[in-house]
Amino acid sequence: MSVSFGGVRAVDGLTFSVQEGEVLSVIGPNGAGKTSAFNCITGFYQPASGSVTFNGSDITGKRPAVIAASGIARTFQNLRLFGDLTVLDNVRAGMHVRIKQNSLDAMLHTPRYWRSEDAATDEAHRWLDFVGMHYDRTAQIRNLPYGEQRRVEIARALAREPRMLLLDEPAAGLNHTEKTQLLDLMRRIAALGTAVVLIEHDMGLVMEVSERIVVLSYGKEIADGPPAAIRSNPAVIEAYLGAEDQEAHAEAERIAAEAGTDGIAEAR
Ligand SMILES: Nc1ncnc2c1ncn2[C@@H]1O[C@H](COP(=O)(O)OP(=O)(O)OP(=O)(O)O)[C@@H](O)[C@H]1O
Repeated sequence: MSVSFGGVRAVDGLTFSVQEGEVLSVIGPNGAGKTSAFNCITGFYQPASGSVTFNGSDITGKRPAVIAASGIARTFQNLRLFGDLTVLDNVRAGMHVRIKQNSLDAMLHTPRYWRSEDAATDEAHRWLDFVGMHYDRTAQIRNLPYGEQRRVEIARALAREPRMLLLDEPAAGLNHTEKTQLLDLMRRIAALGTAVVLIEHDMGLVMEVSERIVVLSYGKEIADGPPAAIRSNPAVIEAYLGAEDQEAHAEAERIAAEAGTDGIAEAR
């Protein structure tokens, strides 16, 4: 796919596929086009060219709600939770695209309505257990520590029972322990048979959890392969070194250090 904003080619010929139960990461320096690619897959942007096929169907250009209902869930770089709602209600909100209630039952609050509400609450608790969220679940989400809010966002996405989950920088702002728990969580999500596609700047996490990594630089795909091949790929290190921000340089050092090669010197 390709994505353009005016004259800027944010994504320029990206191709990848991901299988059930696989963890695939999309990495690249800031502005490389990673989030734009996610936005195209989930229907928030229209690709300038190319297509997205999911589970055998062409979903290119479909509305976000239609794509979500087809089995793709995502989290956002900046959390998009309902701050005034409780933890439980945030997760239940994720389920309502799946659970169809009869509007008459809902209006009259019939026994059938309460049974389905109780089932949704039980399920929300199960997903919160799954992501390891053990705070007060009746608290307003805005009063929770940041790391816990991130867990709830993932629980809400999982409550849709997606076949593919897109995570946009889920480790941002997390401490070391929380990152370790996130790593374990992503593996458990993949073990459910869900395809996990991850955008992440934490190279340690990316190298550890991914079966495959796609690298973008200025919108172009410059590499696609298993972590070992990506670590020792001079073009990848060069892309990070070529970026203007210091953070990207630190990431280049990290990739090279993990590879145990002299990749940085080679790229320079
Ligand atoms: N809505 C938009 N309108 C115009 N330009 C945009 C828009 N969204 C992204 N861009 C531009 O497209 C390019 C790719 O941005 P994108 O956010 O996809 O990169 P990214 O790899 O996700 O970056 P980061 O790691 O910083 O999140 C950048 O040049 C950005 O300025």
